[in-house]
Amino acid sequence: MNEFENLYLTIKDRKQNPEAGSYTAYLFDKGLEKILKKVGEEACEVVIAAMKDDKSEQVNEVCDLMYHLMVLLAQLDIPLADVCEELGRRSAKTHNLKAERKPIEKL
Ligand SMILES: N=c1c2ncn([C@@H]3O[C@H](COP(=O)(O)OP(=O)(O)OP(=O)(O)O)[C@@H](O)[C@H]3O)c2ncn1[C@@H]1O[C@H](COP(=O)(O)O)[C@@H](O)[C@H]1O
Repeated sequence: MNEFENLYLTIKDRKQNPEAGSYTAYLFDKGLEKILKKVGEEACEVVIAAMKDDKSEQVNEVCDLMYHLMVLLAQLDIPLADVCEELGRRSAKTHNLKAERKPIEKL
């Protein structure tokens, strides 16, 4: 299991079994509007960090955004696997298109 799957499982568990002191449980308690606000804020913070010359800050901000996006997925009851499958479909499509194009390019 990779870090994304692991984190998503923890997030889903916090939704089903809220723990006192858990920030994730706090977000689910506040609801969709709060989660959307956080996703927007964190996306802006990624943009701001990307304009600075600090890789560590950039990685930290991307992690914050990814975490909040996963909270949003859980709030919407979208399995992480659905996102992975869609990415896989896009990737397969791209590779198939490239494979189809190759013989034409060789002519
Ligand atoms: N990956 C994260 C993670 N990334 C960011 N954050 C929290 O996101 C918040 C972002 O900071 P901000 O200053 O923008 O927000 P804030 O002022 O604290 O909160 P608001 O008042 O804006 O709601 C911080 O409180 C961080 O702790 C996270 N909180 C939890 N996790 C993971 O989620 C899992 C469950 O953790 P708990 O929710 O603590 O049980 C664990 O694996 C954690 O590592």
